[in-house]
Order: sequence, then structure tokens, then C-alpha cells
Amino acid sequence: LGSMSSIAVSYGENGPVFCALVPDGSHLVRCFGTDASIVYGAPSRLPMLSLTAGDSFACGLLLDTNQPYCWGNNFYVEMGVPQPMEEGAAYSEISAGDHHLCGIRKQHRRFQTSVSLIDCWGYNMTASLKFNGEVTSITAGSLFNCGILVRNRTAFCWGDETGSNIISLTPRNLRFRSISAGGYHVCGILENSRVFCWGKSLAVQEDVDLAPVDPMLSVVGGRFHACGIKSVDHEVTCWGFWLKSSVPPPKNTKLYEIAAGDYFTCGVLADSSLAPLCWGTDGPWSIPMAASPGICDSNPCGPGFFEFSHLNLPYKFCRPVNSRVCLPCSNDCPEETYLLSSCNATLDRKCQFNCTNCVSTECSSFCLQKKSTTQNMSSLQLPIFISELVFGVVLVSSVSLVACLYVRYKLQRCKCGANELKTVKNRSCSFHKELVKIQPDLEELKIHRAQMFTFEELEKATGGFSEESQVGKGSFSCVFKGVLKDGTIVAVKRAIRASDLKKNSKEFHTELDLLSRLNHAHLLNLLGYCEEGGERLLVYEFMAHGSLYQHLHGNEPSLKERLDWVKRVTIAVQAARGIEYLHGYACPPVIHRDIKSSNILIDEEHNARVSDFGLSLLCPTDSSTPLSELPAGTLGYLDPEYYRLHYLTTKSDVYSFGVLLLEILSGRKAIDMHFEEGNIVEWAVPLIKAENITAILDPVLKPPAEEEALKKIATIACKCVRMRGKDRPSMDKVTTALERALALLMGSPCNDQPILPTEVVLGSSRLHKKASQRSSAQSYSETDMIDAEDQRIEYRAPSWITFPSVTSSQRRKSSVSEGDVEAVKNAEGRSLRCLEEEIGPASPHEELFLQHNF
Ligand SMILES: Nc1ncnc2c1ncn2[C@@H]1O[C@H](COP(=O)(O)OP(=O)(O)OP(=O)(O)O)[C@@H](O)[C@H]1O
Repeated sequence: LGSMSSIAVSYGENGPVFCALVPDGSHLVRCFGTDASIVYGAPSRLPMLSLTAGDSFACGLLLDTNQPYCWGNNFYVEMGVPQPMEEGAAYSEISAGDHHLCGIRKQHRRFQTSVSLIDCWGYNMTASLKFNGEVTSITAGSLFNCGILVRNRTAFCWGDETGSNIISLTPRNLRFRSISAGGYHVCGILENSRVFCWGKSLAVQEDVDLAPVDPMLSVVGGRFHACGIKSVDHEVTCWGFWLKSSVPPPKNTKLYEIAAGDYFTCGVLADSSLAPLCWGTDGPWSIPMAASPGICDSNPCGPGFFEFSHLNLPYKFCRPVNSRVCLPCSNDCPEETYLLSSCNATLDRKCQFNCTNCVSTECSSFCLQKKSTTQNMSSLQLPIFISELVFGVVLVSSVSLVACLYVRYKLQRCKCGANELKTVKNRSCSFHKELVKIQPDLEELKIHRAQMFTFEELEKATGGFSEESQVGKGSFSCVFKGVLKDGTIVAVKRAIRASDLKKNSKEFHTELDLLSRLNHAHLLNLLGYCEEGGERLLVYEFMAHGSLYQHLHGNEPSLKERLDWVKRVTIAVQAARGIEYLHGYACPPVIHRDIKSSNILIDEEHNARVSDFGLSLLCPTDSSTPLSELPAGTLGYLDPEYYRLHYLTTKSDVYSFGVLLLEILSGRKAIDMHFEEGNIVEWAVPLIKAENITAILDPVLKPPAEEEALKKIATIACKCVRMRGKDRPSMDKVTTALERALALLMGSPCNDQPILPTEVVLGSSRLHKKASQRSSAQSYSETDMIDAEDQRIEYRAPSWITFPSVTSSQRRKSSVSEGDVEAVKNAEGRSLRCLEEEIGPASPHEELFLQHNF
């Protein structure tokens, strides 16, 4: 609902979703909420100029083409670029109603003043409309739209007015600065900054049209309510009908921008955090991101507007050259204050407390402080103050200089320049025989923000490492759920005190070192560590939903059933993104070496996180030959080329990921001797090649409507588990292909556009999960524990695999000759030719998206 903005709120039966442009100049969108099709469907690589949202869908105006691009799930609006659309059409504004979207077509200069073209798509709206005169600021209500004519700033509306009388009630003589539609009403800001609303739902006779008299900077409309930002103090005020038990609008809080869904409204805090803040019903309440405070405009800010700048942020908000975010100037000053400086091109007006007229404590304390500072300054202390100031400046400059030199030194040591990274990515990272030494340096770790804990602290957090708090067990460690002093729920991994302390220590240090260097939304975050005497402990974010293994093969069948196809494929895409980051974007690149379902953990919001870096290896970025390492990993997932030839490349992870995909599709374990053919690869690949996909699909789930999507994933899996590493696709290709399959599965008609379930967040906050983790009351049952135990005994071979422990089927596989490989390849080529292009090179468009994203 409403007009386009840098933030948008969608609504519908799956709950509200908040979407916003990230304020870092990337113009990328991020969404939070419970509607998976919008949250995970948000294109993380498409830069957008602005956003708008309706019932179960959101749309953005693409920065590069000025075309709308929608995602989510609405029967009436085509996802992707809505169709039909005139070729080459570009739009200056878009706006979404319940089930439709409209856009003002950009036109050649010579037509601009005579006629405006507005295209609409969706329920009862699909048409191209012509209006006399230039139109600006379109806004969409439930079933109607309105716009402002540039020539006289009057409003006009079109569409269905049943139940709202919106068209007949439109005021003919009022001039508006801006307008915003709600469900059945429109509110506009008049030239004198007062708000005027018209229309109203006949079903809910609430006075949405009785707007407060305060001057407003902006206004938005929800289903039966409206909210505005007051000009005098940037605080929000709402009016109209509210559902009972709604969270009220914030008080004493300044906001820059607001957007409304039906019963849920959000704004961007007017402080350095630019954090979103929401009220109304349903949530999401915790949105761990900063949001852009406005849309980037290529025109200079007009009168009554100032150019927004953020002193704390070193980067530009707007990518297009000569564009900026223009915010409306505030009018007047709050009570007790006087105008210190007027609004100019770069700053809003400033007000200061008037100390002759204080009533509030805020004013009194300001004036007291001011008085004492003035007195102090005028006394003998002035020279002391000046010398302190000089000392402070010198100190800050020297610290900054040392920090800069240190960062430069670090950057020089890490030879992962953009170009090198690209090269690494393209050649899928091959390595020298020499392994980069992993020598964790505690000072370095501090810089990487891993916190050091005492053993006592962690002992306390886990109830003395009690059996009840144990949530899992690996080959070298036990994992406990713990609660830190500040209430943060964590997972504490305690290395088993083995006779081979050296080996334990190596795995500990590998994981510690790697995790403190890596940061990605789909990698498990390390929060801290403890190394005391023989004790080695790592502290991670707690993953409320355990591992993928527990879901697929645990003792609770309902968990498996609840993991429907969309969830499974989403997890696959997210895990692929984590691995893709390790291979292509980590510095230096990393081979995980132990990709398997028990190392894919699932957080509270059901997002997948790749974990367990105990076996990972760092690889140099400037090498060309594969790394020769003693095989390590888990039976069933281990790349045959690696254990046969000790030939390790990132393609070994691709093999393991292929096995994981087969596991996700079939619900079978990688090795399960209950079946005649116990090795999942040996069993599934021939069936997939014979195009008998149904035979491998997990029988506990109904095949989806779009079985084609699963067919594509099966094909990807087949390619990942090819015998020769060089015949396997790289992880970035796998990710792209999976994203397309997910789009298809979710019924997106335009599956050549990548739908990304969640975006890569380089530098994502380690701490933003804390709050949600604290609220999680989920604990592990004894059965979960048994699962983990069962998994260790039945499924998990010792990490350092020796040849005798390899199963017969694997041995058969490992002894396949080169000729066999060719034969397999040819057969594959024949039966799957039509799907061969799935993992083809990324299109120029996709390459562009990749460049934008990283
Ligand atoms: N951060 C976490 N939050 C919740 N549970 C976790 C977390 N980390 C691990 N676990 C649980 O503990 C189990 C054991 O984890 P761990 O990484 O020690 O071993 P593994 O990967 O299963 O086996 P191995 O170390 O032998 O490869 C996991 O499978 C998972 O169920």
C-alpha cells in the first residue's frame, strides 16, 4: 500500500514482511518476516532504486533498467518483471496495492508535459492508461490508485471505489505536496504541511479522515489507519482504526521514513543506527539491519528539502553519480526551543533550548550543563582544557595512524585483491602442495572479535557441562547448550580430552582460526573460545533447530515431514551460499572438507549455517596445483578423487555437497546399509540418469506441483558427484542453478532470474542473533541426544579415514577407470542433454549481479 519508498511492508495470510534498501550504496534489498516467499525470494543481487509492497508480494524499481521487479507470491501479479510490458519501457515510480502494481512510464522530454502513461498490472487493473498532463507521486490503495498532477498539484484517483468512494470524494481544489493511500482512504500533505484525508471504509466506520492538525513531513496509510511524521519533532503519530493488542506507535522517538502494510507499520530511526522500528500486529519486531532513510534522487534537492548525509558512515548512500537522498526540512521548533540555524542544502534546521523559558527537566539539565561549561571556560581552567584538547587530538591521531598502518600491513599480507579473488573463483581454487600454516595468534583473534572466556565462566554457563545440557557429540568434541552471564544462549564445544592432545589442539586451532576470520550469513558464527591447561572450548551461536541430519534422519518422523520441499531446497541454497563464500570470497579461500548433513545447522529462523571447520584447510591464493593432503572427512561424503589420489581442491567440497543434495531429495542417509545399495550415490545416480526422478524422492513428502524443479536439483547433484573433480561444477554455478530451481519450485514464472533465499552478508553482525537466541526456549530432548550418538556410531567413520575403513561400494567406485568415467560422462550427456545447460556459465546479466553483490 502507499507510494514507493526506501522501505516497504507487505502483508497477507503469511504475515507482514519488512523490506528495506541497505544504506551502503549497494541499493540491495533485505527482507524480514514470516512470509518465506518474500524473505527468501528477495533478490539479493539486484540493485533497486525504491520499494513498494502489497498482499504477499513486494516489488522494487531496478536501478539499472528502471523496470519493476516483483517477488513473493501473488496470484494476480506476475513475479519477476510483471508482464505484459512494452519493450524497453522504463518507469520513474511504482506503487503496489493489494493485488496490483502501477508504474509511471518514463517518457521522452518532448511528451513530458502533455500526457502521462501509467501501466498497471494485476487484479482488475491490467491496462495502459493515458492521463493529460504530467503525473507524479502515484500511490496505490487496496483496489484503487491516485496521483498528483504536476501542473497544479491536485490529486486524482482511478480504479474501484466500491466501499471507499475514493474517486468521488477526491478534493478538486486542494494542492498537495505528497499523497499516500491506505486500504480505503488517501492522506496527503498540503502545501501548508497540514494533512488532509479522504475516503473511508464503509465496513469500518473509523475516522481515518480525522487527521491531527500537526504539520507533517510525510504520511502513510495502512488498511484502516494512517500514520505521519510530525514536522516539529520527527515523532510519529497515528490515527484511525487499530486492532486490539496492537503494539502502539513509538513515543519520544524520531523517525526519518515510514511505510505501512495493512495493520503493521515501520519506520527508520532518525539516529546513526538507521535501524527499523515497527508497531502494529504480528511483527517482525527485531530487524537486524540498517535501512536507507530515503530514495536516491538524481535531481538536486529542491526548496524545502536538504541532502541527507551521515557523518559516521564513510560510504555514499547512492550509487548513481550525482544522486542523493533528499529529506524534507522540518518546520518550526518544539516548545521551549528557538531556531538556531535554518534548513539549508545539507542540513535540517537546528533548534536549541531556550534557557529563559525552561519547563522540562531535559531543558533544565541542558541549560545547567551549558552554564557550568561557560563558567569553567571563562575561569583559569581554560588553558587546562585547551591542553587536554590538544593532547586528545594528538592521541587520537596517533592511534588512528597506528591502526591504519596495521590494517595496511594486514591487507598486504592477505593477497586477496578483487582481481585475485576473481581468478581464484574462476579456477575454482587449486593449490600448492604446501599447506598454509595455521598459527592462531591471540592478538589477531582479539582483532577478529572472538571473545576469550574462562573455563569457569563456561562451566557455569553449561551447568558444569551436565548431561542435560549436552546437545551433540562429534568425533573430537561434545557440544553443550549454555547460557552466558548476559543471558545469551550459546553452544559450547568442548574438545574431548584425548591422549592425542596434539591432534585435538590442531583441530581446535584450525576451527578457532578459521571462524574468527570468516563472516557470512550462512556460516556458524564463533563468539569466543577458551584455552586453559588441557581444556579447549569454542563458543558458538546456539542453533535452535539442531542439524539437518536430525531433521532428516532423527527419531522424530514429524520433523522430516515438516521439512517440506521449499524448506529443503532453501536450506540447500543457503548451505551452497556458505560454501561458495568459503571457496570464492574468503581470504584466503577455504576448503571445508567435511560437508555433511550433521554439519548443516538450522537457526531459529530456519536458516541454514555451515558448521564444523575442524578439518578445513586454508589454501594459498597464488598457487595452481592441487593440494596433497591425507584424506579426512566422513564416509559416504568423501570425494573419491581425494581419497584415491589425495588430490584436494574445492571440488572435493562440491562432491560432498552433491551427496548432501541427494540426501535432501531422498531423505536417505549417505550410507545406509539397510538398503540393498547402501551408498546413496551408487543408488541415486543411475535412477536420475534414467530420468526416474520419482524413484529417488523422499516418500514421506508428496511430490511438489513443480516436480521439474526437483528434477533440476537431481541433475545438479549428479554433476556434483562426478568422478573427476574438473568435471564437477564450481560452487557458484551450483548455487545459481539451485536458486533457479527454488524459484521454479515456488512457482516463479520467470525462473531465469535468480531467486536467492538469503543474501550474502559479508561483515554481518555476530551479535544480532543474541536477542532472538535469548528468547528461544528450545532445548534438546534425550532423543536428540540419541540421534547424535546414533549418528556417530552408525554413520560417522573416524575423521582420518584409512583405506580399510572404506566400504565395498565405495571401493568399487574408487576403482572406476578413466574409460569408465568417459562412458559415464557420455551416458550422462545422452540422457540429460536437455538439462545440461542448467549449470552453464552465468549470463552477462547474472555476472553483473554477482559483481554488484560482491
Ligand atoms: N552451534 C550449535 N548449536 C546447536 N547444536 C549444535 C551446535 N554445534 C553442534 N551442534 C550439535 O552437536 C552435534 C555435534 O557437533 P560437532 O560439530 O561436534 O560434530 P559433528 O560434525 O556431528 O561430528 P564430527 O566432529 O565428528 O565431524 C551436531 O551434529 C549438532 O547436532
